[in-house]
Amino acid sequence: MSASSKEKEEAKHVKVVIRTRPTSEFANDEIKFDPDQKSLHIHIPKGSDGGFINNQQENWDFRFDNILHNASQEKVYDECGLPIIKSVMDGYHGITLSVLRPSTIFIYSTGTIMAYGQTGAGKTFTMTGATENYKHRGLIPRAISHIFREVAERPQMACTIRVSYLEIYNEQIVDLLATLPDAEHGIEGTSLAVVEDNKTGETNRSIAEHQLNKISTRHQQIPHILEQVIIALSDRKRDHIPYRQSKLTHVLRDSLGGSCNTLMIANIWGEKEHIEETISTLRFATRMMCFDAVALMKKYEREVRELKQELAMHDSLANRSHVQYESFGEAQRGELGKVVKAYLRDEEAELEFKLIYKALEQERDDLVTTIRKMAANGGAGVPGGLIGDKHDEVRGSKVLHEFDRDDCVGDTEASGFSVGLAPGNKELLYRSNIKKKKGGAVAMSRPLNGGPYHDEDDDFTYERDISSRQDMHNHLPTLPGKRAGSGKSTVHHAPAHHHGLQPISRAEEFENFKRGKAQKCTASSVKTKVPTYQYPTFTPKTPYPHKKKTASLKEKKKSAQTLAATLSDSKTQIDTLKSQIEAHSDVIIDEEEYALIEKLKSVKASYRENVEMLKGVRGEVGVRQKLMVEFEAWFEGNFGVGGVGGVEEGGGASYGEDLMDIGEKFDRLQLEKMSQEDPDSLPFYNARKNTKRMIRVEFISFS
Ligand SMILES: Nc1ncnc2c1ncn2[C@@H]1O[C@H](COP(=O)(O)OP(=O)(O)OP(=O)(O)O)[C@@H](O)[C@H]1O
Repeated sequence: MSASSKEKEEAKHVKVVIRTRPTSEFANDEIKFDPDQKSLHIHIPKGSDGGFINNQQENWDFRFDNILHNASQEKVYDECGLPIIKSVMDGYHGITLSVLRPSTIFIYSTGTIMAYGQTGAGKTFTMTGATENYKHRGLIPRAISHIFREVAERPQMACTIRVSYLEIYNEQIVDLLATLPDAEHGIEGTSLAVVEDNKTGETNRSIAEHQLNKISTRHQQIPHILEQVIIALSDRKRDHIPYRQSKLTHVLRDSLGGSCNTLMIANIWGEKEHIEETISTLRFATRMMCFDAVALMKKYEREVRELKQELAMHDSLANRSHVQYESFGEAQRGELGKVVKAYLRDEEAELEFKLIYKALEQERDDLVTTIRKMAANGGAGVPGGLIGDKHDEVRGSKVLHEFDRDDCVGDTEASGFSVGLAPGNKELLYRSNIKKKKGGAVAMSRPLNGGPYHDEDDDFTYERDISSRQDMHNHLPTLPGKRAGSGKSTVHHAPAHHHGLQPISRAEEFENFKRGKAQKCTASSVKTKVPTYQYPTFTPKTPYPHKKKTASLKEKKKSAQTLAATLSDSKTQIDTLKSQIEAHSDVIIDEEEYALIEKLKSVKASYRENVEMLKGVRGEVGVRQKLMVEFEAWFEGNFGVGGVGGVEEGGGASYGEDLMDIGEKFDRLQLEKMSQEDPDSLPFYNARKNTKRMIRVEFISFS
């Protein structure tokens, strides 16, 4: 091994040097040194001293990098201080921080010497020395003068030398170089706190807190915490190193886990009465030596390599060749960062909401189109979006408020009115299909404005001139009054039709409508193109298959509202948890923070689940509502409002009662009544109703 590689090999671990305090009472019988200055042996015969320490063990053998027995201060510096300072000055353990020009390289170089041992063993003497005699100066003054000598010998280098002198006592760091006198306490020195500065990586981590001075540590402060750090560093299975548990280990973080230009001087007081402490110090020093950062790093690298091979094999067996395990590049890290940030900001969930919102906007636009069609069909007009109060006047007609009348519900006979208005002197064309069902049942739609009726398979066309609204009213079909066996009052409005035929109910019309696709059609004989609709011929197998579904629609509306409320609660919970987690600024996640993170995960999961459910429910509600509105448009356009709802069939609930909530039912009754008593206000009323319907759809969607 070359000198240089030997030097590097030796630099891998924390070096440990034993220094004995000179004493005339040295335990020569118990402590023996090998001539190589590296090994020492301790022998304590059993029972000779009451069996202290360990009455089973008699012999202890130790081996270190160096043993300095009765060594002078000069020798200690030459063998301990000088190599460290030299390597720092040579930049051997340096880290290049930045290169400004090819000729200028900034180097951050570190070296650490620490003293460890029982009280009075000579730590201060080793580090600082005795002030009364220059010859007895310690490592620190010698190192400082060495550094300045080295700098003077390297004129090509620009060196910045910073000195800090700290003492850690009772978990307080004291700046021993602080010169500001403390007026209150009359002492010098400033107490410091350790802070981390990840940006610069420099070791200057101290900030002033308050002033306090401690000149010397006269009490033994065995750093148990330091021991834990060393044990953790030596244990290759340990992930977490408890540096932060004490200020000492925090300050020494780089020295213990870094490039290991670190030397520990273990001071022992070799008198018989201190032999217990001596053995303890030597044990700890041995453990310190076992820590080998480079070997540890190599072991981890080997493990990572092996795991990667194993994964690659697994992936190829599972046909997953695209998986990447190498470190991400700058660009990939940037992209991933964005994804993570987006996830953390819940943009994903927001996006889902945006999609729902878009769908609902579309739905609303469709509704507006449908309403316009209603107006175009001569049905409910849209009075320029005006919504009046009870006494508002719109287009010369008194606007009726829902509560204007107190006789809204009742049995009203044969005086109905349809707002199926057509322009004067225009013709309406109604085209209907009447199909005979097998077995004689008839599924039918029918002409509304009069005209021939026949129950044959052929289509027929009915035409009639309508010159006035009243004329049209006079030709509206008759709707049935109270049906036998229904047990309920029903309102019907259209005058009895001269053909004497019973029109099919609204509920049946709806059933037929929803089962077929409404399509625009015009007949060849149409003089003016007024759109009307034709639904495909269909005979329901069961008389009222819509009942079950309408109940389901109500439930879905309700569950959509419940889900929306739950989501709102979850969002609040997520925000609260996030701010609680952010309040934990520690790098290490404690139990409380971990629990919060877990909770956040689960709330987010249920949030997403509910968003999905809400999308589904709203989709179904939207489809049903859209269908209803389209049917309304179709029905009112063709049959007029006078034919609307409240018609029971076979004792079953009517379309209106099944599909509508209480408010809608009330609207329906109001409309029916108005159509009889104040037909002029119907266009306004219809427009208002439809506007309210749209608002309701939006409310359900976004609440
Ligand atoms: N190698 C030595 N040569 C001469 N005197 C020494 C040596 N080591 C220690 N001493 C003397 O022993 C006494 C105690 O030493 P020192 O103060 O350095 O111990 P310490 O380990 O720093 O103790 P504490 O932890 O209590 O501060 C001092 O008077 C010191 O001068």
